[in-house]
Amino acid sequence: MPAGRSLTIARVFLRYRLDTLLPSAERPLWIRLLWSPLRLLPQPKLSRGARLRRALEELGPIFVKFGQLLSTRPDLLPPDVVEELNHLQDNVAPFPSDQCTARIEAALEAPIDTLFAQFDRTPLASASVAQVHGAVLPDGESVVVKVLRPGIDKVIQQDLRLLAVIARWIRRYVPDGRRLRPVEVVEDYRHTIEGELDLVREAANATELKRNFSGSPLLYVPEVHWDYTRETVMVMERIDGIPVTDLEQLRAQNTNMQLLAERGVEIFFKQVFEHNFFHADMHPGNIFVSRQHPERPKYIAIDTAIVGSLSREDQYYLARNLLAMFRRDYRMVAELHVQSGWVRADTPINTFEAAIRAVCEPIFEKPLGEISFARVLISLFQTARRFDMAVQPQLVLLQKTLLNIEGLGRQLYPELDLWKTAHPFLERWMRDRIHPRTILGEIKRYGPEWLEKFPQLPQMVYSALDQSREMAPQLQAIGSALESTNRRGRSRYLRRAAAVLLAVGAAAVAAPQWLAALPPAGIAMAVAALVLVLWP
Ligand SMILES: Nc1ncnc2c1ncn2[C@@H]1O[C@H](COP(=O)(O)OP(=O)(O)OP(=O)(O)O)[C@@H](O)[C@H]1O
Repeated sequence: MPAGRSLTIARVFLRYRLDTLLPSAERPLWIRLLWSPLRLLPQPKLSRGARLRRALEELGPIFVKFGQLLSTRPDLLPPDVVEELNHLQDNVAPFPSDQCTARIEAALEAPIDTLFAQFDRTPLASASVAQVHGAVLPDGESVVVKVLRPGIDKVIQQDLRLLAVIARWIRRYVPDGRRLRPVEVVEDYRHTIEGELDLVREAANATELKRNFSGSPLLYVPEVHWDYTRETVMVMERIDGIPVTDLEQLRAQNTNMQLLAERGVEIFFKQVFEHNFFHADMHPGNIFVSRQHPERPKYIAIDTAIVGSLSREDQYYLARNLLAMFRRDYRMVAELHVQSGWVRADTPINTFEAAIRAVCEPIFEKPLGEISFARVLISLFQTARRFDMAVQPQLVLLQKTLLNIEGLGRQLYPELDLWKTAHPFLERWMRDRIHPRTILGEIKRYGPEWLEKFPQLPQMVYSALDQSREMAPQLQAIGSALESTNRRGRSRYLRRAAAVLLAVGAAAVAAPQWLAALPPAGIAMAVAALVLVLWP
């Protein structure tokens, strides 16, 4: 770990007393001793969330972006901290225009004057990873040029290494640190930010999203100019939309706000279930509304660096889970989690079902229009994590996107009832899955592969049978080994039980008053505990 950077982090950590943010349940003695002098340090008069926000801002853009990602994880952090992280400012000074043009010329191998009829040296926007300039192509088309910051990949790799070390420390040395899943969160961040370092990938995502919505009244995606696109430079059509957060402008042109909010939800479900390809960075800065047809408003999406998709099984289980949840069929929800493999097969269904009910019932007490859909999903995953559900990156992305969409929708139209839009969509999707047309589509899609494999089928069956015959002795050996382990295990338990009973007996003989002082209920409980501990 680079020493200078580590010292900076330590200084900021101490200045904002971030030690007080870590869960303070039983810390090992040596950590308590080591940290005790920290109590002498003054604590800034700021809330815990504000201290974390200031510290991240001081540590620079990569940490700011990390904080922004944390703000989309209300399943891990308390609400006051999430609220404060929502205000993180990604204010980064633009890099000099000479450097910018040099980078464009190097990537596109031509002088800037021949590439563009006009190039605005002052950027339209400047963020931590890239900056965006306006330009005009030789044929007169208005475009924007996105350029990666020079040397940004090195900075990111260095800061990612630091974050990974900090995450491992938290997991190892902070009690309850495991629950925060720091290592997974940093891995998630690595995935996100690395996706932003290759503009060809971003351009490919934009092209796919555009194809998926071609001819649709719901969403427009600007056209990529592939001739002008490389890993560090990307050129695309310039759009002229209203930022979705500019409610005043939207109202001024009489936008149908209810339809706009509902269309946001529709776009989300279409992407997740129909296209299986969703824009996963739907923060308001990346969404605009077309100025045309405000009575039938259409979205415009930019910044397609981060996208997500689900496996066919995940799609299916997610749809069924949502339907079962809103039907309050918690048994089904619990069973679906096991069937999908999200939680282990030996999860006690009854206990799991009761836990889900305890979390969901208070939420469903409210009228449907007031229920936060994203919250329901987050609470569900939170509960499932208590039952050892591993973090599924694709579901985390989905949960974050849904949170953004819902937040945005409610800002546009506070009475938005997400379920009203989502429910028919999911029901239709479930029905369509078994529709002959869909099955025919599947056959068409995978048919050639099956036909290809078909002549090998008899040989495959024969090999499988042959292999199982060859493996018979090994399987038998494993069986007997298990049997003898069981026997050994049983005798070990019996020996342990005898030792404990002997010890208790000896204590009773040596100090009978001790035994007499125990109330009968206490004795019964001790015996029950003993049985439980010793039960093989
Ligand atoms: N096609 C476009 N037409 C018009 N303006 C654009 C276009 N693409 C980007 N911009 C402007 O540039 C800003 C930054 O673009 P973009 O979000 O793609 O960059 P970024 O570096 O990924 O930013 P961030 O990381 O903050 O999301 C946008 O908010 C928008 O104002």
